Amino acid sequence: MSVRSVLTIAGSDSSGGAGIQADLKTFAANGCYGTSAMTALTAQNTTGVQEVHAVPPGFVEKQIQSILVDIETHAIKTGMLYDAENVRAAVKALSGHYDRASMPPLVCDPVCVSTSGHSLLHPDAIQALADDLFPLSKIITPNKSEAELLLAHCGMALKITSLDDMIIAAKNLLRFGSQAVLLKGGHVVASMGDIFDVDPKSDIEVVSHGLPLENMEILRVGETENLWPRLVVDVLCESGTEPRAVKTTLFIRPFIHSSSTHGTGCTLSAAIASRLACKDERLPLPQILLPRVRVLLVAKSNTFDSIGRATQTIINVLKEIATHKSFCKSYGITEDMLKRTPEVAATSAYGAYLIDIGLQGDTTKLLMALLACLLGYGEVGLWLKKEAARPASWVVLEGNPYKPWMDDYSGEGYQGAVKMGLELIEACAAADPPSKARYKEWNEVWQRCTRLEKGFWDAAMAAA
Ligand SMILES: Cc1ncc(COP(=O)(O)O)c(N)n1
Repeated sequence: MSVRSVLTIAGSDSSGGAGIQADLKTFAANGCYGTSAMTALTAQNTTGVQEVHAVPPGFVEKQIQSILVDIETHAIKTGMLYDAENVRAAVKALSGHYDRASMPPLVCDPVCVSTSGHSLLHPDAIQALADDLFPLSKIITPNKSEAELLLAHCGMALKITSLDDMIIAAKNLLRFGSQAVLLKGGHVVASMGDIFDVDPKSDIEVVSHGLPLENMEILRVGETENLWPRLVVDVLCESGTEPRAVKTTLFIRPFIHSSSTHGTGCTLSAAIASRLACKDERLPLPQILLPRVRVLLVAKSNTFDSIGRATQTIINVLKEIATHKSFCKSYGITEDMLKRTPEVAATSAYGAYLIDIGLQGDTTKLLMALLACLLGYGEVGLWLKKEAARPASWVVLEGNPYKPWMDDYSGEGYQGAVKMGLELIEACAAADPPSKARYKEWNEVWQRCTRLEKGFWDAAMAAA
């Protein structure tokens, strides 16, 4: 996958903890390339905002245009927009470049007031946010005071003091037209008692980070019923396909007492934008990994002949992936489902080991690691073919959905590749006969890969 780009349209924080600076660091930490359009300069530090210098709206628009015409952008986040004119300039630049359907996911953090209490948004900008920006947004991420301000703007006077209030507020904020609302906790005191009070029939899902949901009793800090530790609960409301269907998820975590909260909101929304930028594009490891490991093999080759052979194996793997996708399709598994399926731990372990061996430098060792897979499939293919040929065999080929799979691995093409792999490793070993110690190393790689390969097959069996 090419590096994913994320654009932040936000203010600069001279102290580096919030705003554009926090966003760019968060994009980088999430493996994304960050671009930025600045809406305002702030002179601020962790104690407060000393001065704000707005960027002219025409220049906000220009910065966004310059980025979008040149750099493919996979997600966008907005932070401090400062005033109505800058909100409109951002919307104009985005709508001028994308139509509704082609716009990458937009995360809108409606920054209104800094943690230190300084206003970062002119009051007249709220109307522009609500009218022009929220409807374009995949998600808006207000905190308690921003949510109260936004709701007051549409005539709903709600002081958010409990988890119930948060859920009501988040649902109502969906009225502004974003696809989802994440109302951030932290400022609202909540505890496990509140989570227990959630009606199990209410369709509200609870997702816990680092808390054993099934064994909450161990968290109780005192004998009395209500002595639970404080929690942070973030409330996510997503509008459904049906007009009235709203999905609500509560993300719960233990509260961390800290004064280092400057920029936490910017960081969270930038992290969400980064993950959205990568969503659906990160192929499951096995699909992407084999070609990548084999590219390492090409890189280690030092003759035209060996470069050609290693390149051919990449083409073979790509063909194999295409065949597997079409098998999956015939079993009713779409490409989209494949992309969304998280890899099992056995696959991650195998993949990480292959990449590691590939980076270590020894071509024969890498070949050895790859052969465990190549030969394993070849052996299984031949074995199943032999079993199927026996009278009244347990392997019935007729009508078997895996017949094309078995034919493939026992067939001439794949068996030819197995033969080539074996010849290649023999040739490598003959050209550079290993010392006893090196031979032992190869042997260990082979055994380890075989074990990892078995783990990978067992994981499939366990899921079946
Ligand atoms: C430029 C800029 N953007 C956003 C924030 C909000 O961050 P926080 O609420 O953590 O002060 C900030 N202080 N400065």
